[in-house]
Amino acid sequence: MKHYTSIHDIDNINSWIEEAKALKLTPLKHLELGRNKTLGLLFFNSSLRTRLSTQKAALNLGMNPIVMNVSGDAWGIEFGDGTVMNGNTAEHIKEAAAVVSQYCDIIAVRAFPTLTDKVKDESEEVLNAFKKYASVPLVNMESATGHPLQGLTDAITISEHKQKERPKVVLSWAPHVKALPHAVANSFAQAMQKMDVDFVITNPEGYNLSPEIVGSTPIINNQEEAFKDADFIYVKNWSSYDDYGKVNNTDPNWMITKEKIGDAKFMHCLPVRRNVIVEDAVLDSDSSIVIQQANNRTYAAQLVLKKILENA
Ligand SMILES: CCC[C@H](NC(C)=O)C(=O)O
Ligand SMILES: NC(=O)OP(=O)(O)O
Repeated sequence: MKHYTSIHDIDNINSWIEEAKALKLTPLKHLELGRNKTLGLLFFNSSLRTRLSTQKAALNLGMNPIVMNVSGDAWGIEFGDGTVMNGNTAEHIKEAAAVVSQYCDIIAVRAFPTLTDKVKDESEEVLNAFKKYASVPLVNMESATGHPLQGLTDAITISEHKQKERPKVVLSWAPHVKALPHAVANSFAQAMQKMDVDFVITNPEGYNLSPEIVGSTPIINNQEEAFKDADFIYVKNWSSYDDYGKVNNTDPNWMITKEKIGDAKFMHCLPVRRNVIVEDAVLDSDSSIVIQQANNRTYAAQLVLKKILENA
């Protein structure tokens, strides 16, 4: 594996999950693999978990992580071909990606969507520009349409916590105060579609994810019906896909409550807005496995970096 930019880069999710569990048991076993190798982490957007867990994953492999907040600290980057750069951009991605490749053995990038230009977002302009102009492997730390480190993490977590061979997993939309990306929900759905689980999605009318993501997964617009016999309830807000990037629904009745969760385990990628997405009573109970889920971010990233280093 050269790059890890999509859940589709996972050839066998069950073997990846077992490899990640093994890494979790002995995280420092491969310290020599990454010695004297540099991981460059480039953030065009905010992050807590991805920023810290991916650095920790690199350190566990003996790598040297270096981090930059591109939007705040670097020059404005131009992504257009043939652009006369007499505006606000000072450096072209052709130079920026090539230069970072001189300093790093692997580059990891976070770049959220515009949520105003569907064509641009679905072209994965930033991620694919790095893929094209960088000369080293690339890792997606959440792009316009996917968050594959999160999706792998979620698969590991469900495998660890399932109480039956084929659990029922529900991806539920919940309300939010601003427009959020589809990336986390997209990668979670793709990961679940690779696993042996009974997977359903529940969201209000007008909030279906892209048909390319949903595929044959059932969509149930009645949340209560979807939650029946659920073993895992994975909650995430996303803005409308059909009315791209819009917030047309903030119905608080979709918020997750203790009454709704039943015997299911509550999952969320975090950060989460308490008492908007989910009530305190759920997060503060044994129903929630969000901290264990966040811990697994390190081992998902470590497995990805290990596979790239072994392929180098
Ligand atoms: C990991 C989640 C990152 C981002 N969340 C926010 C709040 O912007 C999102 O919803 O994609
Ligand atoms: N879940 C996740 O990616 O968290 P951060 O945005 O804090 O990195």
